Parts: sequence; structure tokens; C-alpha cells
Amino acid sequence: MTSIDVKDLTKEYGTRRAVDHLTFTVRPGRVTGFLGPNGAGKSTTMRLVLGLDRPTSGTATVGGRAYATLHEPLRHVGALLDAHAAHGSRTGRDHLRVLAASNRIPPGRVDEVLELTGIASVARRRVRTYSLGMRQRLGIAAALLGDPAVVVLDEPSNGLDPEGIIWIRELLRRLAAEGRTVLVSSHLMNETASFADHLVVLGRGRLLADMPMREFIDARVQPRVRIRTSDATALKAVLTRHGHDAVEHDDGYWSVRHARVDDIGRVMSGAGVPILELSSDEGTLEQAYLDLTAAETEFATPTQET
Ligand SMILES: Nc1ncnc2c1ncn2[C@@H]1O[C@H](COP(=O)(O)OP(=O)(O)OP(=O)(O)O)[C@@H](O)[C@H]1O
Repeated sequence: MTSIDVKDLTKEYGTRRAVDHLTFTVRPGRVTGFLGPNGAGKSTTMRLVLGLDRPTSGTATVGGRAYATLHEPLRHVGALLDAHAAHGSRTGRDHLRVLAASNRIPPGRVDEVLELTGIASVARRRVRTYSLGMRQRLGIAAALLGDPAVVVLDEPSNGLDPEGIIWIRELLRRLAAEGRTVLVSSHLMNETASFADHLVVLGRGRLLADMPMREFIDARVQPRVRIRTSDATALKAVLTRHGHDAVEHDDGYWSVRHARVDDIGRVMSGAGVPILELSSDEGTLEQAYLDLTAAETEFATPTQET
């Protein structure tokens, strides 16, 4: 099995420590979301894993080996770090053909990944004429060229249209289901929630969390029951009688903390309170992430006083 192992990894640029004694493992068969505020060290960590930079101390290995020692590395690790990496004067197809040749990947595979990433129709155009979304797809095509066991993608949804965002989500799920090791950085929390099983979260170069996504959310956001009624007085009376703490919101909803939707539904129907809507509010990745990283954000936007 091919894992990415980061051990006590530190990277300093002058006096700035971009990555600070970081240790985590990215395992096969699941999508690991790589999160953290701007400047947290995600790209630096990915660059160190891919041998594009040297660590100040510590190690980053793929399947137990440093990337630089891998023979024909595209067959082991596929990566998208920068959508602008391809040469603008080459066609997309030629870009992939050069990469394939350098790693002894059969040329037929180029057409396969062009089809897979939806850019076969523009493959003979020069890359400089590509939109950001097309470049992004070309970068993903390059990452998948060698059918690698490990896939590392930095912000893959960047520039993709809505259809492309759904496509990348399904692609990531499929790569994990095939048993590959998939590490994906993103600032889009709803997106990450739709494809990640596991999260690694950084703040100022340090590890803040390394756990299954569900556990991460549940540990930080209290689940609540959301309820809407046409008889607020009766609702409040029944909830108080049953020892529930209910809060009314501006949009006409009530929320009940520390409660299960089944219990609240049963109590309401038993008391004959008219219910217009009843749902469980499990908490979102965005809420949990913002709660964790509030103190770790280096470049926060000032909040407006109202
Ligand atoms: N080549 C470099 N020279 C000097 N400092 C660097 C270099 N690369 C990164 N840094 C610094 O290291 C820190 C981590 O940057 P990095 O790009 O890894 O963060 P990130 O989590 O990927 O951020 P973002 O979400 O904004 O892409 C930042 O403070 C950045 O300024």
C-alpha cells in the first residue's frame, strides 16, 4: 500500500518557518482534504512531498521513498500544483506526449486522459489559448497520465465550471474507491465536504487536526434540531415542559440543542403542535473549520462593526 508519510517536517525560508515539525500520514482508499488558512503551509508541504523543495529538517516520503529517488515518478505519483505549469506554445496533446515519453508511458494513454478530463476537443490547440478551467483539466490529465497510486492536487476545482466541479468530485471519489491515495487541498469547504473522507488541517505550519471529516465536524459543531411551526406559543410550551432549550431565529425557525429529530417529532405530534418543517442540523464543515482556525488565520479580513 502506498501512503504519503510526513515526519517531523520543517521548512524555513530565511527566518520564516513555513512548515513547523509536521507529522501526518495520508492513507490509500480515501480522499484526504488538506485545509488551512492562506499561508498555513499546504503548498509548501505538497512541494516537499513532490521533491520540488528541500526540507530544512524531517522527511516526506511516498511509499517509504523520497520522491526524488522514484524511477519514472509519474507512474507512482500524479500531481497538480500549478495550472500554468504547461508551456503556452505547445498544444495540450503535445504537452502530455512529452510527459508520457519522459516516463515511458505508452502514447495511447495521452488520448485516454484527454477523454477522461473532457479536453479531447481542444487537445490540438495551443495551451496559451486555454481558459483557466481547461488548463486545470490539462493539469489533472497530466496527474493521471501514469495511472499513479498516489494523487496530489492543489486546489483542483479552481476555475472549473459547475459541471467541472461535479466532475472533479466524482473523479476524486472514484480514485479513492480504486484504492489510490488522494490528497487534495482546497479553500472551498462545501466542495471539500462533498469529496473528503478524512482531513488534515494546518495553521501557521503546524498540524491542527488529522481525523475523519465526520469526527472533525461533530467535535466542534453541536448538532441541533431545526423546527418551524404555525403555533410558536404551543411549540415553546411543549419544549419547555420536556426540558428542551429552544431558541427562536429571525427566519421563523426554532432550534433545539442536544436533541434528536425523532424525539422532537414524537413530542410535537403527541402534543398536537402543527409542524411545518422539522430537520436535523448536523453542522457544516465550514462552521467546524472556522471554529478551529479562528486563532490561526494570519490574513483575516477585518469584520465590520454594526
Ligand atoms: N519560496 C518561498 N520563499 C519564501 N517564503 C515562502 C516561499 N514559499 C512559501 N513561503 C511562505 O511560506 C508560508 C506558507 O506558504 P504556503 O504557500 O505553503 O501556504 P498555503 O497554505 O499553501 O497558502 P495558500 O492557501 O494561500 O495557498 C507563507 O508565509 C509563504 O509566504
